[in-house]
Amino acid sequence: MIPRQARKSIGTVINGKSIAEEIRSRVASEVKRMKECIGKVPGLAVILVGDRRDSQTYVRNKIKACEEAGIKSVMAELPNYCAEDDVMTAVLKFNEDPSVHGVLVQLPLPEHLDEEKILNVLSLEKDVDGFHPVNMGNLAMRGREPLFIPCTPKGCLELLIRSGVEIAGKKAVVIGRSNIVGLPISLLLQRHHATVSIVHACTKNPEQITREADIVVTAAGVPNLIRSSWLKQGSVVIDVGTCPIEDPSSEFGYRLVGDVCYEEALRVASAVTPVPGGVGPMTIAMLLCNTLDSAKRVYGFA
Ligand SMILES: Nc1nc2c(c(=O)[nH]1)N[C@@H](CN(C=O)c1ccc(C(=O)N[C@@H](CCC(=O)O)C(=O)O)cc1)CN2
Ligand SMILES: [Mg+2]
Repeated sequence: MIPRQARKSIGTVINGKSIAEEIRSRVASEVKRMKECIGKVPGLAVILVGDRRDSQTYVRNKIKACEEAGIKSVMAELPNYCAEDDVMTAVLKFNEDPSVHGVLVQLPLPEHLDEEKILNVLSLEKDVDGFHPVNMGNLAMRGREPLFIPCTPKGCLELLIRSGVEIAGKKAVVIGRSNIVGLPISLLLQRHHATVSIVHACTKNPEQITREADIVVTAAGVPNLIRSSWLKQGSVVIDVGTCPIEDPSSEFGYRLVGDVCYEEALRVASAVTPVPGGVGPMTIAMLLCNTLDSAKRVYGFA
C-alpha cells in the first residue's frame, strides 16, 4: 500500500467563489425582472454592533453584494457599549419598514448583549439569516418547513448538490455544534436523508468517526485540525473554518486558513473546498437568495 503522504492528489477543488458569482448574477437578473414587472426591489437591513474588524468587513461585503444585485440595503451601526434596548429598537424599526424584506444582526455581538433575546425580536418573516428560534425549530422538526435556511449551511448544501454529491443514505460527519453552522448543517443533512454524526470538543477519538464518513463538514475554527489520516478515501470535505494566521509574507501580515490540511486532504478526498474561496463566498450569495425569496413572498411574485 502507498503511504498516504506519498499519494498524488486525487481530489477536485470545489470552487465556491465561482459558484457564488453565478448565483449572484442569477439573483441580479431576478431582481431586475421584479423591478420591471412590479416596480419593487428587495430590501435588506443590516445591524452592526461594535467595532470588530472581521464583522465590519463581512457587513461591507454584504452591502456591496446587495448593490451589485440591485437589492436596496440599509444599515444601522451601533457602538460597542450600546444597550440591549438600542439593538432591539433598531430591529423593531426594520421589522416595521415595508421596504425591508430581510433583517439581520451581524454576529457575534459584544459579550454584554444577550444574543438570544435580540434574535427573538426579529420578525420571523424577515429573518433571512434563519437564526430565529422558531425558524431553527422548524428546521429541526419533521413535517415543518423553515421560512429561511441559515446562509452558511445552505451554501454548504448548494456546494454538495452542484458538485453532484449524493447525500441520501451517505454517512456525514459535522464537526462543531454552533447555532449558526454546526447545528443547522447537521439538521439540513438529515433532511436530505444522510446519516449524521456530530463531533465536538468532548468527542473521544474524533478521527475514528470522521474516517467512516462519506461527507465531512467541518466548522471547528481550529487551523489544520483535519489531517489526511482523519479522512476516508474518496470522501467529500467541506471546510467552513476560517482562521487568520500570522504570515509576514502576505500583504496584511496574515492569511486565512481552514480546519483542513488542504493539500493533504486533496490526496485522499474526492473533492475539497478551499479557504478562502470555498464556503465563505456562498454565505453572502445565499443571503441574497433569501432576501430575494422574502421579497417575492411579500409581493406574491413568482
Ligand atoms: N448574522 C450573521 N453573522 C455571521 C454569519 C452569518 O451568516 N450571519 N456568518 C459569519 C460571517 N460571515 C457573514 O456574516 C461571512 C464569513 C466569511 C465570508 C467570506 O466570504 N469569506 C471569504 C474570505 C473573506 C476574507 O478574505 O476576509 C472566504 O472564505 O473566501 C463571508 C461572510 C459569522 N457571522
Ligand atoms: Mg452575550
